[in-house]
Order: sequence, then C-alpha cells, then structure tokens
Amino acid sequence: MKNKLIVIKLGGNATKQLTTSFFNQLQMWIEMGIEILIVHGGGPQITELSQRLHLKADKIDGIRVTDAATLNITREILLGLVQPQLCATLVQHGLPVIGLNTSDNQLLLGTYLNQSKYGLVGQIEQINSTWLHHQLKQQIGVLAPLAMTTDGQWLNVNADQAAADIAVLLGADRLVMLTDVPGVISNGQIINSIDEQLSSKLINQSVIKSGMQPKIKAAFRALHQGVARVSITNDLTNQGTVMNTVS
Ligand SMILES: Nc1ncnc2c1ncn2[C@@H]1O[C@H](COP(=O)(O)OP(=O)(O)O)[C@@H](O)[C@H]1O
Ligand SMILES: CC(=O)N[C@@H](CCC(=O)OP(=O)(O)O)C(=O)O
Repeated sequence: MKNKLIVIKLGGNATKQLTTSFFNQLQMWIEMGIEILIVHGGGPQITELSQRLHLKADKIDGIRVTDAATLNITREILLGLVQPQLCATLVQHGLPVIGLNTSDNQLLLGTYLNQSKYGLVGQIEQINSTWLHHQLKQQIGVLAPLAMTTDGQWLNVNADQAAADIAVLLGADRLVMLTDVPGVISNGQIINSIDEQLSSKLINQSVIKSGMQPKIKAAFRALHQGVARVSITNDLTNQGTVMNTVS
C-alpha cells in the first residue's frame, strides 16, 4: 500500500520562526509512517541580498523577474543558506532529513513560465517520483524551488507554485502552505474555509493582496488537480484556512 504523503510549503519568512509544535508534529507524522516533503522558499532573503548588491529586485504578480545575475543569487541563497540552515535545524531536533535540488537525478524538469515577461523563471513539468519516494521512505525531503530544462538551464520557480505542482505530480494527500500569517484574513478574522468564488471576490476587493494572491491561486490549482486537503496556516497543528470546492 502507498504511504501517505504530506507536502509542506515553508515560506522564507516562516523558516525564521519555526516553533516546537512544528518539530513535534513532524516527529509524530514520521512515527505514523507518513512521507514528508518540505518545499522551502527564501524570497525575503533573495531580495535582501539583491538589494545589498544593488541589483534590481522586481516582482510581477508575486513572481521574481530573474536575469542571470539574479538566478545566481537565488541559487546561492536557496542552496547555500536557507536549505542548509533549515536542514541543520531539523537535524538538531532529532529529525532525519535530506536536502534536495533539481540537479539530483533529474529531480525536477521545468519549462519557461513566460521568458519575455519573467526571464529565467520556470514551472515544474516533471518529477523523478520513483527516486524521490524512495528517499522519503527514510527521511524528510527538503527541496528548493528551482528547476532545470532538458538542456540544463537552471530556472527560478515561485515556491508556492512549485509546492502545488510537486504535490500534484507526486499524488500527495495533503498540501500545507506554511506562512507568517495564521490563514487568509478578512475583517480581522481568519476565514476557516474558502472557495474560489469567495477568493476571487476578496482579490477584487484587495482584501487578498501581495504574496497571498499567488499562494491562494497555487493552493486552488493543487485542490482542483487532486490534492484532497490544501490549507494555509502558520502552525501545523492549526488548520488555518482550508480550500474548498464548494462553500
Ligand atoms: N487577506 C490576507 N490575509 C492574510 N495575509 C495576507 C492577505 N493579503 C495579503 N496578505 C499578505 O500575504 C503575506 C503572506 O505571503 P508571502 O509574504 O508571500 O508569504 P511566504 O513568504 O510565506 O510565501 C502575509 O504576510 C500578508 O502580509
Ligand atoms: C520565480 C520566483 O518568484 N521565485 C521565488 C523563489 C523563492 C520563493 O518563492 O520564496 P518565498 O516562498 O519565501 O516567497 C523568488 O525568487 O523569490
């Protein structure tokens, strides 16, 4: 029988504020034989280094416009800073972990999202799921949102979109978007359950804005493509906002 799989998207801000309940919940899932894949971000850290180096840090609809210099910084921050820090923290909490990226056994195959608009930005098309599932049987996977084209060009991928597409391609049972807010907020309250109609209304009213927009779009894409449970939260033990097909 196939093991249950949970994909967790961990935003760059969320990686800086991990709590005891996060590590305890991971431990519990491991003991239950659940496979766990963490797709991590690092957006704020990439922006910070770009600005320090006086490089442009432009985003269109939450997607970073990426030229060759920005791609190098993105790769350095994700694979040289955020991922090793996150892996080390998980290990310190007694969790088995492996850091992963697109160059491991053709793990993630990507194509350009829209080269004239975003530059070296991709979307995930294919995943080496046999090899990855094998890794996840023994340890938590910590995967960076980068992809590679068939001819070896690295591409920067928005981590929300990467997590959603990877969850679909792996047939995950659940996707948790872990961020720095406890859910989607409207009128100062967390919305427990949201459908696409309400989400569009709140986007039009600018209640849902900035980084929450691409996140919620990616969340609904995963739901529509077969991930049974998709949620946005800041705590693995709190459901936050759950995506629903009907209200
Ligand atoms: N309606 C909303 N409810 C909650 N957060 C919102 C909303 N609209 C915009 N946001 C913003 O979205 C942010 C989360 O998106 P983002 O910064 O991209 O997170 P991450 O780095 O985790 O991907 C929140 O910190 C908040 O500022
Ligand atoms: C193409 C694109 O937008 N890539 C993102 C990848 C990191 C990311 O998405 O990190 P957060 O989840 O912390 O925002 C970026 O360069 O910021």
